[in-house]
Amino acid sequence: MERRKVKKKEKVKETEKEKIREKGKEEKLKRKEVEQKIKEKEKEKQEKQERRKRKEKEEKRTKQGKETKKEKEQFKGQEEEGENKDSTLTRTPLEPLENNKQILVLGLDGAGKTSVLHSLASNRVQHSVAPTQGFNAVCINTEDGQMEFLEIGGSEPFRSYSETYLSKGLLLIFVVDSADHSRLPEAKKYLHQLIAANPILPLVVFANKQDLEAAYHITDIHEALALSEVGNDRKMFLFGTHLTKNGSEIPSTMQDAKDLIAQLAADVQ
Ligand SMILES: Nc1nc2c(ncn2[C@@H]2O[C@H](COP(=O)(O)OP(=O)(O)OP(=O)(O)O)[C@@H](O)[C@H]2O)c(=O)[nH]1
Ligand SMILES: [Mg+2]
Repeated sequence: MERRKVKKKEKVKETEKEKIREKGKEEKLKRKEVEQKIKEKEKEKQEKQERRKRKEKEEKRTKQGKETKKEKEQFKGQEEEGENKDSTLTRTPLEPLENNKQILVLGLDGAGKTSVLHSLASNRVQHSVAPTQGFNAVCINTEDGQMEFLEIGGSEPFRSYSETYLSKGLLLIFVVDSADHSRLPEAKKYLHQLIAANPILPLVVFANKQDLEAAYHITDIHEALALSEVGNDRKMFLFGTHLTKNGSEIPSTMQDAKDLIAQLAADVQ
């Protein structure tokens, strides 16, 4: 009787042990499954990260490509100016200098912007021999320091850059070919677009090429460009200018204009 009881007890123990072993196996399996799932998730996460990195790299490359193209276009302009030996004082800035606000020199192509700028820089008449392909930056020394001028080529593709620079400009110099009657309406339209984009920027207009027989007098230029509509809140000046023989001293009106620009720039800064 006793022995049967002991045997029964042992059997129960054995069954319990087996159950525990089974349970252990099940838990081991479950653990493995969980571990497997964690591994899979980590793999997925890594793949996602790699995909993101690849995408970021690609975007960076595309952006750099675009910028390089833009820079190349600008530098192409600079090189062409250089080839024409007109670039001793020129640079091609991608951004305005941080502490030096720029004096913008704008106007239609062929108006004489580069010629005026280089002549103002050297005080000698210096005719430009090639259109500006992009930007042309010129530093001019004055008694009180330096003025940084930025010409933007007047050809159609470059004009669109002007508005970006207007907000950072110190003054606006607008050069117009006084003898090019047929393009005066276009010049007027461009000028009024520019001044509409910045309502306070002081304006200096150069009615250039006054030496040409066909040139309009400054009073006619005033009318043709509708300068009376420029507004009372803005300082506005109009000079009749001309550049004749290369190497000769700049005319007194150009010198006066230079002094006034230096004064205006000092007042605004
Ligand atoms: N007769 C005469 N010709 C001038 C005068 N100023 C400039 N020119 C000539 O006009 C032409 C165009 O001059 P640029 O200085 O290149 O004109 P720009 O406004 O810089 O033109 P883009 O760079 O194309 O916007 C050149 O052949 C100059 O020699 C001037 O006062 N009188
Ligand atoms: Mg030019």
